[in-house]
Amino acid sequence: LLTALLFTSVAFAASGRNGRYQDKLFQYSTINAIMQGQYDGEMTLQELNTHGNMGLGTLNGLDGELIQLDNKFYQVSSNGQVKELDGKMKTPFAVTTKFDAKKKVTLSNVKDFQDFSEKLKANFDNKNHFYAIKIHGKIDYIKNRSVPKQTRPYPPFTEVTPHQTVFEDHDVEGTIIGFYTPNYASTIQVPGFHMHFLSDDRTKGGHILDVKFDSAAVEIQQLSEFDLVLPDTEDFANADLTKTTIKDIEEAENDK
Ligand SMILES: C[C@@H](O)[C@](C)(O)C(=O)O
Ligand SMILES: [Zn+2]
Repeated sequence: LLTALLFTSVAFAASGRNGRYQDKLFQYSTINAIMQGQYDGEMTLQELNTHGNMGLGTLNGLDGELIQLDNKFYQVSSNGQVKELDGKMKTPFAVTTKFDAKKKVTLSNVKDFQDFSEKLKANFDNKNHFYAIKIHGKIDYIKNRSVPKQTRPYPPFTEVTPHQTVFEDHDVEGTIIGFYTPNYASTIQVPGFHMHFLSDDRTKGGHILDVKFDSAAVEIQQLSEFDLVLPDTEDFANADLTKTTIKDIEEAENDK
């Protein structure tokens, strides 16, 4: 049965330089839908790949953490296993962009996630736009999490994160992929930074809870166009997405 996917494209387009749209953020579903247990989507990874080459999210059933790097998809399961994925798999929530950094800066003496966020934001030219960031290098300390696959009836995300698995690694070479969301869009995406990690040897990764490094080159892309595609599922249609609070999102997405 061909599942028609209703593309409700809402383009928050702000004109960029010379009035042209700058680079585009593509997102499938919303973080408040994840918070409300909307863990099954219709978007395949191969479809997602047509909208960007670098991104993050999860898989249907909330089956671990998803990282998209150079048009390839990787899953970090809650048991720590990392594997490359088939494009036919589906996601209930993901963001991606055709990464094309316009700015490169070096960040030094990053003490923790908060310090990392502040140092990154100090390099943003427009605090009300969205951003994609990418860092490749040796990370002195990184704390990631992954979440266990859920079975129906799905619990809300706040009941999942107490069962997340946390991984701590030191001196690991890899890539940090992150997206910045201004607070005004807090129920659409995680307010502030939402970042995932994948090691070069493809054995470690996840949703970043904490990070520390001496010095690393950060590539920054300002995103002033946002294409949001909403699921056309009965569950999504009937979900009460207003129950999500910013406090719940911040608790579920940040270090405890
Ligand atoms: C699987 C989740 O941990 C997700 C989507 O990465 C997030 O909400 O951060
Ligand atoms: Zn995440």
